[in-house]
Amino acid sequence: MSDTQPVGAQGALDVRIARKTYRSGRGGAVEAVRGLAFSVTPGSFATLIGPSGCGKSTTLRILLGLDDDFEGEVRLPGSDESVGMVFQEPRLLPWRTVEENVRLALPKARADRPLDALFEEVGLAEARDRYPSELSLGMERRVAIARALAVEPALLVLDEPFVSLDDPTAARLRRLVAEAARRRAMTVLMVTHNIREAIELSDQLILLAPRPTRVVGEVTLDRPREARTAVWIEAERVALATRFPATVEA
Ligand SMILES: Nc1ncnc2c1ncn2[C@@H]1O[C@H](COP(=O)(O)OP(=O)(O)OP(=O)(O)O)[C@@H](O)[C@H]1O
Repeated sequence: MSDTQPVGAQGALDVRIARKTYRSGRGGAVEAVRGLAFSVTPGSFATLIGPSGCGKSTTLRILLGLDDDFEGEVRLPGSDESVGMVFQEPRLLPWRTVEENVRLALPKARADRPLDALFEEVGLAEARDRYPSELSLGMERRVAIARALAVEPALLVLDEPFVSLDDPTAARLRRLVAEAARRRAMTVLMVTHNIREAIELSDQLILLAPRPTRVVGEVTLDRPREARTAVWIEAERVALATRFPATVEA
């Protein structure tokens, strides 16, 4: 029972969406989700993988509380306020500096808290006073990651956080996120189309069916991250494509 948990204790992320239907203006309906259920162990890194248009964004919107028109129940690891979100696009305010963009995410009572260690961690110590127009794409993503971590989230949600970056930049940011997750007790839920990056980063893979989406399989990866070589990742990918052909491209 949540009211017997000590303050700050984390529960599992628990998502049960019996049904989510979009209604169109002319009485038509699109069933986006039917019978989707999964749990993520506190402190672990889980990734949702599914074909294009299956209902991943819909699921994220529901668990972030942006859509309450669904049948089902969602339990977050902490309070509703302790969620950090990294979107596909960094969504920075162009007229605010890097530091101001990050501080905007903080609750009023903690708006002045020191962020030196965080800016150091994400590699932005020298860029705090710059404006978004003065940043590379990779640095903009670092700001978005810092903004999500600044609230010290119990749950970090990552929606395709490394798309449209060049390979070396994406690889550096994946290492940054993996390291940030390792240092914290937070639970991470990522959505990605990139099966290799999912295998590289995750403790738990949650594979989704085409629309209306539901979970078709879950895979636990317990190999230490530093031992996840390109060869091993590719072998895992091929095995998953064989087991889940509707979800993972061959
Ligand atoms: N507001 C809406 N009204 C009607 N249908 C919608 C609405 N939003 C999404 N849909 C439909 O619901 C289904 C799931 O959409 P959703 O965006 O959740 O998929 P997704 O898995 O995130 O897609 P992608 O991988 O392309 O980002 C799609 O068929 C989509 O067209």
